[in-house]
Amino acid sequence: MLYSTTTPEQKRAALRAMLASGTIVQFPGAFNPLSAKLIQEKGFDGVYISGAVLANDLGLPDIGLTTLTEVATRAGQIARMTDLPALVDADTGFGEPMNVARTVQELENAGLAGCHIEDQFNPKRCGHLDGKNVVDTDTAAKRIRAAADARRDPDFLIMARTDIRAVDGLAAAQDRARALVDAGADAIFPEAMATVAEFAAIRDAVDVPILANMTEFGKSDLFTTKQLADAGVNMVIYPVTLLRIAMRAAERTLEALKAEGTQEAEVPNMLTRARLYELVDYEAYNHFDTSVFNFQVPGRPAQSLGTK
Ligand SMILES: C[C@](O)(C(=O)O)[C@H](CC(=O)O)C(=O)O
Ligand SMILES: [Mg+2]
Repeated sequence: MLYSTTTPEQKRAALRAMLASGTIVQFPGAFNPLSAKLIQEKGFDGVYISGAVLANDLGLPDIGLTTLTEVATRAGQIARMTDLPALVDADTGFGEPMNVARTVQELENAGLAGCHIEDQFNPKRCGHLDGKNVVDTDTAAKRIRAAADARRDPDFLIMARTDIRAVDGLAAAQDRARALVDAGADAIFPEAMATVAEFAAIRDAVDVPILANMTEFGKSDLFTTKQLADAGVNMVIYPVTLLRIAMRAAERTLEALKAEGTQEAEVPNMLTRARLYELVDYEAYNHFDTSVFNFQVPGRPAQSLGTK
């Protein structure tokens, strides 16, 4: 009921423990707070909050148009609805090292368990597109150093993302990953790896946990958790998966509604009223006030959600 009672500190400690466990963890991307509840219910380890989804949700492309305030606010709304740790995409950190420091403190305040900061030039773009540019190693390291120094909770995870693989190749990605760990990164996100062997090469280069981005329609095939675990990957994200599937379902339903004049054919594909109420824990609110939970679903007894 209401928000998670697990504190941000507990979630950060849990994230640290799962990354140290040696078992690969899966973080699907939540496109809103309700989907974060679904991710938890289905037994996942954590919630990812994608910069691309945040931007696309606002109708914008993922090119660094969103602001720190927008990202911290939305990420906080998502993080507070789940007991799971949430990792947020902080793009390039929203500015110079001083801005990166403020970003980290705002994300801590918003209850996140960690964030990743990338080494792209501004304006940044999706890591799986061509034509990316990265900053030099010194500039990238300063961003990470500023982030690591700014956190007040030592368990807040600073993950460094490097996009250099697509620009200068795998050896450069290994060097960059080492430099970012030296600058204080707790974990590495090597973006746009082409093969499982490339993840293994990053694993060989650093001792910290590494993340695999299993985004669809990108540069990487969709490797299984088993394949990734065998390559030494610790965490996998599926950043845009739920948004893509939900938006495709919305598109299909609008097409049907337009063509047939009714949504009837799509009703079996919908989350039922009862299931939706279950997800928002409607019944529990009765604890405060019985009059809140006195509705009746037609054909069912009062105060019963039934199964439909
Ligand atoms: C992980 C990512 O940074 C995101 O914002 O979710 C994107 C995902 C995508 O665009 O598919 C990325 O740059 O890979
Ligand atoms: Mg992103």
